[in-house]
Amino acid sequence: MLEVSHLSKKYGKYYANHDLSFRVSDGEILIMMGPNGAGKSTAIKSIMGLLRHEGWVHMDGMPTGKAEARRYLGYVPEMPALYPNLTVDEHLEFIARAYRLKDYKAYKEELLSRMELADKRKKFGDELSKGMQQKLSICCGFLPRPKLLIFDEPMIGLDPHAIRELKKMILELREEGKSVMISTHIIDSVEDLWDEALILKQGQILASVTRQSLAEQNTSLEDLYFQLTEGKEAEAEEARL
Ligand SMILES: Nc1ncnc2c1ncn2[C@@H]1O[C@H](COP(=O)(O)OP(=O)(O)OP(=O)(O)O)[C@@H](O)[C@H]1O
Repeated sequence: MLEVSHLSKKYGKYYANHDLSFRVSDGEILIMMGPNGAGKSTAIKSIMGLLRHEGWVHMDGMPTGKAEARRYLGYVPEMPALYPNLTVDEHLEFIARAYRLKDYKAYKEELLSRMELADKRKKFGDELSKGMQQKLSICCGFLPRPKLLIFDEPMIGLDPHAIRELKKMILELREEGKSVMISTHIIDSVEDLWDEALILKQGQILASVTRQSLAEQNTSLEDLYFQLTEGKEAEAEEARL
């Protein structure tokens, strides 16, 4: 389980994240939504232990900045960070060595095949199209089988086959009891995936809802999002912030 408690991150005097607290349980998919600049990527980077921040973030009780916890975490960033001089295959072998994976070859082949990269394995990082880079970045995130996998805008640039496959793969993670966190603007792309949703604006959590609580309120996530970020409630919230 991921536990985020009173997470704040300041750039100069500006709070990119202000007092965020939430959990992602085992076998749960949490989505994080919010307008541009709401603080989603900053929160993800803090959770991954990549930024200094206030508050604490624990994965199964361990601070996520510690090396022991990092091997439980996987991250598929918004911009794929690939090595131009490594091939597709070498990227995955590099991950396998870094995480000291055993018996990973069959899973590697499965991932390459599901992301339709098997015939691209000899291509170098800088020879891949944008979508292929994103697919490889996804394979790299899945390969170590992390307990928590975080995606920052994962569907952008993917073709319809890869979007469908990725959704299946995310649902499989949930079935295996893994935790998943997805940051996105495209509500449609995660509509059939999420268990819990956070709506962020100006670095703060405006709402935290479960699929069930939303169904009980008889509203959709999209309607709630616009109410909170653009409607009268948003104006009241602006005045409060
Ligand atoms: N390195 C940085 N230095 C200064 N300010 C930053 C830095 N990175 C982000 N910010 C600011 O922090 C705020 C939150 O940015 P962040 O990238 O987390 O938003 P986001 O919700 O991921 O946005 P988007 O949807 O556009 O990707 C923004 O106001 C941004 O300008």
